[in-house]
Amino acid sequence: MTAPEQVSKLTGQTWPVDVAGWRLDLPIVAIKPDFAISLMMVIDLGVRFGAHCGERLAERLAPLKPDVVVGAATLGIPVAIEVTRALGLDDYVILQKSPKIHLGDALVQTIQSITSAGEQRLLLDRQAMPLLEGRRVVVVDDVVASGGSLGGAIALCRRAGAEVVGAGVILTEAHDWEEALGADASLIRSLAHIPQFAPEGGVWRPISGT
Ligand SMILES: Nc1ncnc2[nH]cnc12
Repeated sequence: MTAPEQVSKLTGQTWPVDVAGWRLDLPIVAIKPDFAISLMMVIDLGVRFGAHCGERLAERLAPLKPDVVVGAATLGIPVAIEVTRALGLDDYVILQKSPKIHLGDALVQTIQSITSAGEQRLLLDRQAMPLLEGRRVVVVDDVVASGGSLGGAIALCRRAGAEVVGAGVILTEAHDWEEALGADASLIRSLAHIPQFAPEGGVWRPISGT
């Protein structure tokens, strides 16, 4: 089988970000000829970084008195585990993106994402619904950019009867998510912000206002 064409390009540039006291130099990756993001792959940054993010997010989310943490696959999974652990909770709920064998009867929400092409779906296992119904839920993810994934996760939790009391992300990226989430933008707690980038004079520079 032929591999799909690689559309994203490493630019050789990095962007420094202070994630609640943990410095990262993120690679700037062009996802279109005139548009780049600084990519944070939380699964490539080690368990100590994951624990740091979980602890710092838990500090920000604990005052909301959550009963359970919900994370969206794929990169929300380590965040959900670490935030759950740091909050002293046990159960967490993962919203899947691909239909696993046991998810024939899932609650489904359609979403858009900027790092994965086209339309995607979030699926909630109906067997996990009792963990959400009538409970105080925080939704977590690695990055909020368009707000599509997080907004879909919040909507799915509400359809399952949850009270969404907060949302935690390691990074906010640009500001599109504010409009996409509307009033729910105020739920977001984050550890740092990253801009998006456009080419200017042969180098990638932050887009003003992002
Ligand atoms: N900068 C980023 N790093 C990782 N995942 C992302 N999803 C959207 N923006 C992202």
